Amino acid sequence: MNNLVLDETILDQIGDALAGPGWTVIPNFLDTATVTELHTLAHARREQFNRAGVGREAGHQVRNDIRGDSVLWVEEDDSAMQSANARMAMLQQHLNRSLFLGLAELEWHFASYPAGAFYQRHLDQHRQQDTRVVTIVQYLNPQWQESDGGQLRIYLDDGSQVDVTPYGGTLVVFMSDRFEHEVLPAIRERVSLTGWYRRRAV
Ligand SMILES: O=C(O)CCC(=O)C(=O)O
Ligand SMILES: [Fe+2]
Repeated sequence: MNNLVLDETILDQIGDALAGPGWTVIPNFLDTATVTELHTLAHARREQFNRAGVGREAGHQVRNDIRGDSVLWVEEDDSAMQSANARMAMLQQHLNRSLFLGLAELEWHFASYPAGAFYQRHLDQHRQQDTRVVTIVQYLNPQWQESDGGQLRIYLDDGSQVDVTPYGGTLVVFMSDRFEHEVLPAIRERVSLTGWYRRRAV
């Protein structure tokens, strides 16, 4: 996927899903070459990752019992992330045009969960002040097997749950304020790009 154009059908599929059930999973959203490229990039930058925390500002703390990942935020002017940033900008524009979501910006980071790490059940919006509208997760795990674990468990409105295996290239999109979810432990390192389209704070 080195050209920057996202297939209209995929854009429509994501838009329709967000307007309907509020979530979707798209296998092979990224092709193998792109998964490998981004996975290699994440590894090359591993010294720059920081342990992720919970809570905001003064309340921010690292809690292994809640989440065990390390993250590296993606900058807008990161030349190695130009295509990836362009794809996300295209999706943002599509969602604004088709659903009038008023998405003003994207914040996103690489995340690495070492073997055994997890992220307990949570909602991506922290309290009322949070402006996160849509959550996007792209998995960067070449040759992942279901038995490797690391599933994203999404708790749906009807009380059921769905487990998404983090195969390289799979995309998950959901409305940030609607679905609690958790990351189950894996038997090897699990890498992803996770982001949030935000509304401007009022
Ligand atoms: O990596 C995933 O599957 C989800 C990560 C997540 O829930 C988060 O970073 O808030
Ligand atoms: Fe989350």
